[in-house]
Amino acid sequence: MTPHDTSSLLVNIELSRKGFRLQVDLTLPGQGITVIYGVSGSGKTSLLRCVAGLEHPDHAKIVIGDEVWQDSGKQLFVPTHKRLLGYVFQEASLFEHLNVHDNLQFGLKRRQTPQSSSLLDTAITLLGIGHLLQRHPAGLSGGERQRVAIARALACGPRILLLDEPMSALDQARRDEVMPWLEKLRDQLKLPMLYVTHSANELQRLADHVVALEHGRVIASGPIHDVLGNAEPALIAGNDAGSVLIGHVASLHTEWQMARITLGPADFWVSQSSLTVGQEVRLLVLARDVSITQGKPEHTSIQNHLPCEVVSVSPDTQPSQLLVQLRCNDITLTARITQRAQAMLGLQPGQPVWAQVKSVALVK
Ligand SMILES: Nc1ncnc2c1ncn2[C@@H]1O[C@H](COP(=O)(O)OP(=O)(O)OP(=O)(O)O)[C@@H](O)[C@H]1O
Repeated sequence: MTPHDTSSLLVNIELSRKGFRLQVDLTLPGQGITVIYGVSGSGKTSLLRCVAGLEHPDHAKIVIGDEVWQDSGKQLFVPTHKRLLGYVFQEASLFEHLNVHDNLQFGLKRRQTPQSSSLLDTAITLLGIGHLLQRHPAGLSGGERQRVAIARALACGPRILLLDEPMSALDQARRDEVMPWLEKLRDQLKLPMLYVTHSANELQRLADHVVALEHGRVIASGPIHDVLGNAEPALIAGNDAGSVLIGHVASLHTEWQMARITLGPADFWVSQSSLTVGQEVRLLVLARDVSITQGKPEHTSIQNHLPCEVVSVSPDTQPSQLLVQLRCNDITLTARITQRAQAMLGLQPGQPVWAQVKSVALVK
């Protein structure tokens, strides 16, 4: 959708406020979703606002592909209205007196180019909102409003899309409805997106790349499958703890409605109905679905077993639980076990064990 060069993004910012300092120096991929992840107050929105030119940091260098938006060393500051970006907020700020079509057109007024109408058509198709064009915002669900807001942000042909917790105002059913559209954007657009969230599920499902912030500092940055496996302590604890793994469909078994996914050293079996052999897939293995045995599991209904080595044992958010990081070649899994199980197994770093994976979710 974009003809621009956005081979990579450089985001170098130092922003000081009373009691808060944001300090980041990042080189990010020029396409796909980079999730900015962290608890409330860690600086996620401030980072997005700096990229948009809505803040005046003490120091900043922001380069989007071949375009320098800010370089305080050279006194260069491109104002927000000249930065070709799309910004999606928590709540879609649509004009209630205009229908969807006119809301989309209004967004284009300032940035009319010869390509505008085809960009708008593409955005309408991508977000599946063609049938909503004559409706007014009051007649849309929260999820539909957000899809319109995203289409409006895309219609100007931005070099980058900034999304600030776009699903946080939606209930779970609406989030489930919007999620596939966001996955589609990620997979079809050659456009970098910075996506702010504190939701572990959105991180696991949407991120290609992760930047984890804590007190304004980057505590982890890298591809999702690296960061969710290697952060110490685990970036996500509690019920949502888990690994994201990238594999390929090795074979389909229609008699069982299952597919065998290969990840190099290991195979996983997943329930499936619409995969093709060779396809790349993203698997989410939640720590609560991984158990540990000292010998090779036999006579078990669980289909996925792999030999691993214990990397670390660390506390979880619940005092009765522990998180055990396991490695099998370059695959990292996390198992969530009870303190009582650890007292019986006495797991130590370096110890060989078997991981049993009860359930694997396909998230792509
Ligand atoms: N306009 C402002 N003036 C002064 N301080 C601010 C302003 N906006 C944010 N802050 C402070 O800067 C810090 C980072 O805020 P920021 O909104 O970037 O965090 P966040 O991670 O996006 O949080 P949330 O998830 O709650 O939106 C916080 O301590 C916040 O109180």
